[in-house]
Amino acid sequence: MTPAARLQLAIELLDEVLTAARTRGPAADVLLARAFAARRFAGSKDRRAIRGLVYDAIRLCGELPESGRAAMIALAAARPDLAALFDGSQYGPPPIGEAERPAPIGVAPAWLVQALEASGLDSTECKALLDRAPLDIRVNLLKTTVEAVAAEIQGATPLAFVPAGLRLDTDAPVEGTPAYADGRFEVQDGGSQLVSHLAGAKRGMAVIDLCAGGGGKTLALAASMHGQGSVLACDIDRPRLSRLAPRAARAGVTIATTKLLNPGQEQAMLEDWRARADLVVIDAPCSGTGTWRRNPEARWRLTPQLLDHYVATQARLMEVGAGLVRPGGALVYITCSLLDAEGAGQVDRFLAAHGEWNALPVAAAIGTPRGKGLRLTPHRDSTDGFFVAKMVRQC
Ligand SMILES: C[S@@+](CC[C@H](N)C(=O)[O-])C[C@H]1O[C@@H](n2cnc3c(N)ncnc32)[C@H](O)[C@@H]1O
Repeated sequence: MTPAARLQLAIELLDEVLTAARTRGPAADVLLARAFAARRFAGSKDRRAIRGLVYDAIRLCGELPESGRAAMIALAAARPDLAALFDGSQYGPPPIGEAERPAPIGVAPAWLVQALEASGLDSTECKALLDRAPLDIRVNLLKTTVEAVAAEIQGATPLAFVPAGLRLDTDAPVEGTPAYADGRFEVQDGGSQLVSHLAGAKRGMAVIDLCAGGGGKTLALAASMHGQGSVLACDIDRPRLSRLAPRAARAGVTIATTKLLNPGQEQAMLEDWRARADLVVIDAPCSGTGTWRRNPEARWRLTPQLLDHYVATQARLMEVGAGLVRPGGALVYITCSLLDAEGAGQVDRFLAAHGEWNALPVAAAIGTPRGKGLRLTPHRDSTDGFFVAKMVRQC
């Protein structure tokens, strides 16, 4: 494909991404994968270039742009090489008209920027939410050592703040490597590894991972437990939860079982576990403001109503999770959001309503205290954004 043809296709795909964001359709990476599968004429270099253009334009526009072309014109404003490709050539985009306006650039929709600032993030922190994320892996200590995997993967540097993390100097997919096929590592952001580690799961514990999704943290918890004890991985999303069993098999994790929950019936469906777990981890559904580096279009999909819905669900899941913890046991609350309403605020509200619970200090080599918990941010900590708090039940 010519550079101009790549640009035109990027504009068309961006239009699909915008429509999906408006209509709650598929995520950008799903749309791109589908689009490339249907356009075999786009080779791997074309795909890489087009993907780069689409994501650069998504990152640049804080508000949902009116069209893919307006977003790409905004990107071209700072890139003369790109502007020159609006040349009207065959398969390329028509020249930019005098009346055409670029989409406004910015970090996020205004209401969200305000909410982030009110949660203590300055403009540098906010901008860094849209940086490119590094590729981190968690070495599976159930099967191997950090040194062995580091020796096998070129350009892997240990992450000092977690026991089994490596940062790779590439963003090339690593899922095709023999070490991955053997379950010797998982792809997992360093921040996600750290909050899993801070949960403090130990050998022999009975642990409930209440919002396990595809099991990223379940597997990390099982590794912390040296494969001894039990982890009950719950979720309401069947397709996500079904990804856990094959991952666990590959990782040699034998202590995890899954339980599919019905929304609103979590408490009744977990009645057998009432006041029995040593540790309940709630990696709660949230706005994902801390993961915009990987899903920058997520900021166009969030609305104040959706945020309220997340906040209400988180509060309800904390009640459900707390009921499962034995006296003396712990509740760990995690979100990949940097909004206080979903982090420090939730914990304050919970503790104010439950005198029998206390917050424990959460200390790590990175992160900043926030309320009764710890916050990780892309700018300060070079991880995805997270909030984590640990609470212990006195009686
Ligand atoms: C942040 S994601 C979990 C990610 C996962 N722990 C990991 O490390 O890969 C939040 C999860 O909460 C789940 N969820 C949403 N509502 C829930 C509910 N009422 N009960 C249990 N899980 C719920 C979602 O389906 C989603 O998988």
